[in-house]
Amino acid sequence: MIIIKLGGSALTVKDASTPTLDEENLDRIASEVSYYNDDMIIVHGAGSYGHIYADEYKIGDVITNANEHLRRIEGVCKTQTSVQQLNHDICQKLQQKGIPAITIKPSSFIVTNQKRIAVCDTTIIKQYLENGFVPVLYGDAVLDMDEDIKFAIISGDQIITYLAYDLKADRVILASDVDGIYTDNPKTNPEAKLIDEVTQDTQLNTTSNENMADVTGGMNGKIQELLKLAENNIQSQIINAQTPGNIQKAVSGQNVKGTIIK
Ligand SMILES: Nc1ncnc2c1ncn2[C@@H]1O[C@H](COP(=O)(O)OP(=O)(O)OP(=O)(O)O)[C@@H](O)[C@H]1O
Ligand SMILES: C=C(C)CCOP(=O)(O)O
Repeated sequence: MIIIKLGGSALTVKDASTPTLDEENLDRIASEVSYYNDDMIIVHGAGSYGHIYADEYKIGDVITNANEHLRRIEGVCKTQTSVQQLNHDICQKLQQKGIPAITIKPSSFIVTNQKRIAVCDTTIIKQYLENGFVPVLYGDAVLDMDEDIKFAIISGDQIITYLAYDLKADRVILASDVDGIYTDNPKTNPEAKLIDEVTQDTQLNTTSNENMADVTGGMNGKIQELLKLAENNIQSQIINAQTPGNIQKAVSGQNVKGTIIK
C-alpha cells in the first residue's frame, strides 16, 4: 500500500488571497495518480483553502476569553468548510479519472492533544481499502484535548506520517512544488542545492515563503514529520508535482528526481 501526499502548493494557488484551485494542475495530477492500481491512500494539503482561515482565526493559539472562543469556533467552521470544498473538487476529479476516491473527513475521527494526534481509529480506513476504495484525507481543523486551545490544525504531513506507521505503508510519496529538499529555500536562494538524502544529521535551512499563509511549518514542518517516520524505519520521498510525469513515474515505482528522507 502506498500513501501519497498531494501538496497544497501544487493543487492550489497557495499565495492567493482567497481559496484558489489550480484546475490545470489538478487535472494532470489526477491523471498521473490513476496509473497506480493497488491499495493507495491519498492525503492532500489545504493550500490557500485552509491556511488563510487558520492564520486569520489563529486556530491553535491559546484562548484567553469568551469572545476569542467564539471567534475560534467561527474560524473552525470556515476552515473545515473551505478544505471540505477543496476535497470535494479533488475527489470529483479523481473519480473522473477512474479512481474510486472517497472522502474520509479527518475532523470526524481525529482528535489532537497539544496539536499532536491523540485519537485516531483507522479501522474504517482499513475497511474501505479492503473494499477497493481509495480513501482521500486532508489537512483539517480538529478538536484538541488541551482546554487552553480547544482546537488545532492538523497537517496532511502529520496525517500521512501517522497512517504510514499505523497501516504499515510500503511507500510514502510527497508531491510538492519543488524538486525536493534543498540546502536552503530554492525560491529565495538560487545557490541552494538539492539534497538527495536527508537524515536526522543533515544540515539544511528551511524558510517560510513570506508571500503566503502557512500555519503548519512549511517545508520544515514536513521534514520534522518525515524524520519521525524514518525513526520507525519507514522512508519517504519528496518529488515535484509541477514536473509533468513525476507522479506517474513515482507511483509506478520508477526513479524520480527528489529527496529521500530516511
Ligand atoms: N530547504 C528547503 N527546501 C525545499 N523547499 C523549501 C525549503 N525551505 C523552504 N522551502 C519552501 O517549502 C515549500 C514547500 O512546502 P509546503 O509546506 O508549502 O508544501 P506543500 O506540502 O505543497 O504545502 P501544504 O502544506 O499546503 O500541503 C516550497 O515551495 C519552498 O519554497
Ligand atoms: C491549514 C489547514 C486547515 C491544514 C494544513 O494542512 P497542510 O496543508 O497539509 O499543511
